[in-house]
Amino acid sequence: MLPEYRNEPFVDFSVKANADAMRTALSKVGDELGRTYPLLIGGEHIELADTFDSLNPAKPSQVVGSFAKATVEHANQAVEVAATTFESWRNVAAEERARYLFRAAAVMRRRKFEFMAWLVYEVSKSWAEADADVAEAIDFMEYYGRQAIKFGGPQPVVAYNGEENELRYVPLGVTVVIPPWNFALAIMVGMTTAAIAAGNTVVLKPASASPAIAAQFVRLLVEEAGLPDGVVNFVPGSGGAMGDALVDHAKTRLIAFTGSKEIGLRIFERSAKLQPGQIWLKRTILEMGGKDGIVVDETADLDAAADAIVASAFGFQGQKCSACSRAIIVDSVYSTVLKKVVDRTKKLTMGDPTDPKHHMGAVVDQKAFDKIREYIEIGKSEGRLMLGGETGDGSEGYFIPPTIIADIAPEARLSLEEIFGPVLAFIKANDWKHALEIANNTEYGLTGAVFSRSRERLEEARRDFHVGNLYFNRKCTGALVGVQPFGGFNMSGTDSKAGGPDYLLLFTQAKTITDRF
Ligand SMILES: NC(=O)c1ccc[n+]([C@@H]2O[C@H](COP(=O)([O-])OP(=O)(O)OC[C@H]3O[C@@H](n4cnc5c(N)ncnc54)[C@H](O)[C@@H]3O)[C@@H](O)[C@H]2O)c1
Ligand SMILES: N[C@@H](CCC=O)C(=O)O
Repeated sequence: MLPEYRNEPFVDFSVKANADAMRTALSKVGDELGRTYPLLIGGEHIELADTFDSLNPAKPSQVVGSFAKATVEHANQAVEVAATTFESWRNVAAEERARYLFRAAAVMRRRKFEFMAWLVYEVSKSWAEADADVAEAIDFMEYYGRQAIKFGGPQPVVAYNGEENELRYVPLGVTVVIPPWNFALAIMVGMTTAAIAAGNTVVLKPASASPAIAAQFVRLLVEEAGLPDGVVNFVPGSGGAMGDALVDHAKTRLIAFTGSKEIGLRIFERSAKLQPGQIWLKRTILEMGGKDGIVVDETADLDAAADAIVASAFGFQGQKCSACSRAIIVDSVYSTVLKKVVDRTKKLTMGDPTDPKHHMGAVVDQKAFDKIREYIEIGKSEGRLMLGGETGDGSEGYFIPPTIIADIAPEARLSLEEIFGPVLAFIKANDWKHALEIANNTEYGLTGAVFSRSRERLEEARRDFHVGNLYFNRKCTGALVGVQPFGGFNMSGTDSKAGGPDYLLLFTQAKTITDRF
C-alpha cells in the first residue's frame, strides 16, 4: 500500500555522518565537473559543436558543465517527438505514471547528497539551502504521484436515472517546461513531473545558469527510473534564441513557466497568438516575480521578527521569489527593529559554499551581479546605507554582501522593483494601517508576513494583505509542498499553487461522458 504523503525531512548537518556524506558528495561531483552534455530528443543523445558553459558562481573560472546548444530546429524537432510520444503516453494508466515518479523520488532520496552538491557548485547554494531544494524536489514527485492516482479515475458526479455519467481528467499534450535557475532542482522537477504524472509529454528547456542539475535529473528519470523515450526531451539553449520557437509551435499545448515577469508576459502574449495548423487555445501556467514584505507592528515579538527578516532577506543571497526585500516597520519600533536586523546580519558569513561555515554564497552570474550592484547604487541615493553595499568586481566570484538600506520611501524604486539579490529596504510606516497599505502598494502579490500580537490586526491582514502566500509571525520563505501550496497574485503570475491540491488539474482537461442505457 502506498504510504501517506509526508514532507521529506531536512538533513541535520551537525550529525557527523551527514556532514561526511556531504563532503564525499562534493568531492565526487567535483570530479565530474566540466563534462559535456548532449541534447536528448526521443531517446537520442545529440551532440553539437556549438556549446555553452555553466559556471560556478563562487569561482567563475570553474566550468560546471558544457551543454549542447539547441537551435530553433532542435526545438521544433523536440516538440514533434513529444507530440508523437503523447499518442502512447496518454494511454498509460495513472498508477503506472505515478510509479515512475515514486521510483525517481526514491532514487533521488538515495542520492540526495550528490544532488545537493550539484546545487552547491552550479548555483552557489549553502548546504542547508541545497538540502531544502532537494527535499522539495522529492516532495513534488511524491505529492504529484499521489495526485495523479487520485485524479486518474472517474470523478464523482450527481446520479441521474437511466444514465451512467462520469467526469475524467485527461491530459493535454505537449508541455513546454521553462524553469528558473533559483530553485534549480525543485521547480524544474515540480513542473516536469506534474506534466508527466498528468499524462503529458515534456520538452524541458532548462535555465541557462543551471542546466547541469537538470541534466542530472533527466538522466535519473530516463536511466534509473526507466521513463520511456520521448516522454521527456531535454533541449538546453538560449531562452532568447529558441524559447520563442517552443512557445510558438502549433503542437505545443501547454507552457509551464516559472521566471521573471518580463519573460512571463512575453510567453503570455505569444502563446495567445494562433499559429497555422493550431487547433486549441494554449494553456499557460506562469509563475513570476515578487516584491515581498514583512510588516512589523509595535505589539510584535521584535526578536522573532528580526530573525525572520534576516532569514527571509538573505537566505540563498535573497534570490528567492519569496524573499523579503522590504521590511515595513511601524514608526514606534522602527529604529529598534532596524538595529536588531543589522546586528544579526553582521553575523552572517559569505564565501564559497562548499565550506559549510558560510551562510551565503555568490549570486548566480555576472548579469545578476551587475544588476544588483546597480540597485545598490539606486538605494544609496534613495535611502541610508546601513550595512553592505561594497562589492569586488566579480572576477573572483559574484559575491555581494548582505545589504540593508534604511529610510526608503514607499514609492521609491527600491521599495517597488524586484532586485533578486541580498538587498533589503527598510520602510517606515506611520502606524499599522499605513503599514498594511504599503505592503499592498506593489504590482506583485506573492508572499508576505506580519509580525503582531494583535489578533484583530492579523485578521485584518488575513482579509486585506493581497498575496498568494501570507504568513503570520514567521518568515515569508520556505513553503512546504502540500502544506503551503505556492503561487502569487497580480504580476506574480497565474497563482497556480505549486504543491497544492489543484495543481495537477492545470495539466489536464476535464471530459464528461454520458452513457444512456
Ligand atoms: N513565482 C514563483 O513561484 C517563482 C519561483 C522562482 C523564481 N521566480 C522568479 O524567477 C525570476 C528569476 O528566474 P530567472 O532569472 O531564471 O528568470 P527568467 O525569466 O530570466 O528566465 C526563466 C526561464 O525563461 C527562459 N527564457 C528566457 N527567454 C525566453 C523566451 N523568450 N522564451 C521562453 N523562455 C525564455 C530562461 O532561459 C529560463 O529558463 C525572478 O523574477 C523570480 O521571482 C518565481
Ligand atoms: N517556494 C519558495 C520560493 C520559490 C521561489 O523562488 C519559498 O516558499 O520560499
